[in-house]
This record gives sequence, C-alpha cells and structure tokens, in this order.
Amino acid sequence: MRERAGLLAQELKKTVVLVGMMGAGKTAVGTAVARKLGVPFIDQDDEIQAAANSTISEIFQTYGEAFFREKETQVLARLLAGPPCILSTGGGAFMSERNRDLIAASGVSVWLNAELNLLWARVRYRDTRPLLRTENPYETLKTLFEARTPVYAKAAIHVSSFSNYSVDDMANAVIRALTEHPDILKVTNHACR
Ligand SMILES: Nc1ncnc2c1ncn2[C@@H]1O[C@H](COP(=O)(O)OP(=O)(O)OP(=O)(O)O)[C@@H](O)[C@H]1O
Ligand SMILES: O=C(O)C1=C[C@@H](O)[C@@H](O)[C@H](O)C1
Ligand SMILES: [Mg+2]
Repeated sequence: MRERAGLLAQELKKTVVLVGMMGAGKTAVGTAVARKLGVPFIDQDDEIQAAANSTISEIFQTYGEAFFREKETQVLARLLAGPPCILSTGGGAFMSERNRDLIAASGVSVWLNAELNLLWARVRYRDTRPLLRTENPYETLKTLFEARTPVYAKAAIHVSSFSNYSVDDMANAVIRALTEHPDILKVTNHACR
C-alpha cells in the first residue's frame, strides 16, 4: 500500500491477531491499524455473531459459554486460513491452548496490555459483555484480569496502552512494533524511485 506521500509500500505477510482483555482496544485499535496499513480488518466477535445470526449475549444466554467457545475456535481456524489481515479476537479467545496453537501456526499474536482501572473505565458503561453481567462487575473484571494476564503474556508481541494514549496512538504503537518484524510486516521505501 502506498501512503499519500507515495514513499512507503507495506506488505502484511501474516495475520496479526490482537489479543487482550475486554476493553483493551482490540476492536477499536485493530480497525485503525488495518485502515492505516490498507489491509483487511476482521473482528472475530462480529464473525461469530454473523455466523450465528445472534448477538454474543444471545449466544451465551441460549447455548451457554461452552458452545460459544467452540464456535470461537471454529471461526478462528477459518479466519486464520484466509489471506493475511488484522484480526481482533474476543477477550477470552487466547485462553485456549488450541487457539494459541492455531494462532502461532499461521499468524502472530499481539497483546494489547492495559491496566485494570483503564479497562474498567472503558467497559463499565457498556452492557454488551455477558461475562460482566454480575453483582459486582468490577470484581469480575479484576478476577478475569488476574487469571488471564499471565496467559496474554504468552503473546509474541506486547504493546502497552496508557490512559493518555488515543486509539490512533495505540494503532501507531502496534504498527511500530510490527515493523520490527519484517517477516510479519515488510516496509519498503520507494523514495528514490
Ligand atoms: N487508547 C485507547 N486504546 C484502545 N481503546 C480506547 C483508547 N482510548 C479509548 N478507547 C475506547 O475504549 C474502547 C475499547 O473497546 P474495544 O471494543 O475496542 O475493546 P476490545 O478489546 O475489542 O473488547 P472485547 O474483548 O470486549 O471485544 C473503545 O470504545 C475505544 O474507542
Ligand atoms: O473476555 C471474554 O471472555 C469475552 C470477550 C468478548 O470479546 C466476547 O468474545 C465475549 O463477550 C467473551
Ligand atoms: Mg472487541
């Protein structure tokens, strides 16, 4: 893809799989990264909803979490078999060893790492996350955060989010991290042509 200045061509060689907690920005930042790189963006939660013709909440309510997790793995395998893209996972997808193996086999995992209070500030006013529909959603988020952090840390690339970062800042930080891996994102300078 060429930037407006016509200086950079970029080739995405592997699917970049964004992982992390609910509210880490996988969907928001992934969308921005894909737009900046001019590559396709796919949100795994959206794909599951489209395949089931129901919302995530409805799937949890009607069929339960175990069914959702099965669909999550099926959809992940299908998306990873497609052309390279920016793929935002659901918050729990990276918890499964099978999913981590699928990602490592044909993509690269990037952890969007954010502090608990930042995550809480982002998720507290939305009711689209069935796992947080509990008596004390902050405590639930904290429990998930503590249990999941060591697993997210297995991701190949880590990018930290801070409260003063915008979605755009985070997208740029992800792209900077990717450009350090030419086997993932190859950037060619065409300035001299
Ligand atoms: N610096 C930032 N990085 C990421 N998100 C940000 C940032 N600043 C504000 N936000 C907002 O925080 C929210 C992050 O939610 P988003 O749905 O992208 O998270 P997610 O990781 O996809 O969560 P889920 O696992 O539930 O799908 C968005 O509304 C986004 O606009
Ligand atoms: O953290 C999780 O386990 C989840 C996060 C969302 O993206 C959805 O995939 C679903 O609500 C489960
Ligand atoms: Mg999301």
